[in-house]
Amino acid sequence: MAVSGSDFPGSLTNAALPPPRTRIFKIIVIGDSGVGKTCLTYRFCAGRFPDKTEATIGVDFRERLVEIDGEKIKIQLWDTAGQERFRKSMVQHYYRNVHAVVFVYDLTNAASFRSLPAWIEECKQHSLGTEVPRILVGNKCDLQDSVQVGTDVAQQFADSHSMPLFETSAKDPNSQGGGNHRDSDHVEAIFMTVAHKLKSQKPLVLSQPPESSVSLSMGKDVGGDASRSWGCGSC
Ligand SMILES: Nc1nc2c(ncn2[C@@H]2O[C@H](COP(=O)(O)OP(=O)(O)OP(=O)(O)O)[C@@H](O)[C@H]2O)c(=O)[nH]1
Repeated sequence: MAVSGSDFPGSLTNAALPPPRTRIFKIIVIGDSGVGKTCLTYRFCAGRFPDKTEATIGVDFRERLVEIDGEKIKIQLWDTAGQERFRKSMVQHYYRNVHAVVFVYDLTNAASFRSLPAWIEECKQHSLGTEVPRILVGNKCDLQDSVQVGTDVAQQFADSHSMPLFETSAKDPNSQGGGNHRDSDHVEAIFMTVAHKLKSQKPLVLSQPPESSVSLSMGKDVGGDASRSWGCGSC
């Protein structure tokens, strides 16, 4: 006798199948203190410039669900502390299972640009080499009168490290930088570009709580449902 799906409780009808799991792309955002990492990640996840920010302690974690080619994907942005004293106890944790790296400098602050090789080196030391998609973001291009890092020199640096360059502003994401990527909303385009690239590579990591094995305590938050903030308990 044939057994239909509905007659047989153990069978896998469509209704019985678990809902498809959402893939998560973990993207870490690194660079000197004050370059605007918090503002960029907040802009992408909460859709606006934060009213105020404080120095990140440990790492702040924000995420946003997007749909790419019909698939729902969670983009998880790890906004890392730029200040060394707020980083050291957390560094090993946020370099784990990273899918992409966004290096940020402040194009009104030449020192933040000169620090980039050290940030790239830190990634290398945590086994994140050129096989992991990386992009370079020059932030604060709304402050045109204060620019210290020209597009040419930034582009040369990006080319020499095989990274695309974006110049943008977390404050006014429609302002046009001199970089080679122009869009009506740069911040949106930057993170969506990374997500498209990752989707085309089909990484295998599936939905899971962020670093659930790591003991983290709630820290400061700049607000918004899309934003969660974590600091190291010992900081
Ligand atoms: N004009 C302008 N100011 C910005 C922009 N992005 C950030 N800022 C300002 O720069 C300062 C530092 O921004 P944050 O986002 O906190 O910098 P951060 O890189 O997260 O700093 P740490 O947490 O210390 O690593 C704040 O006063 C922001 O308001 C921007 O695009 N344009």
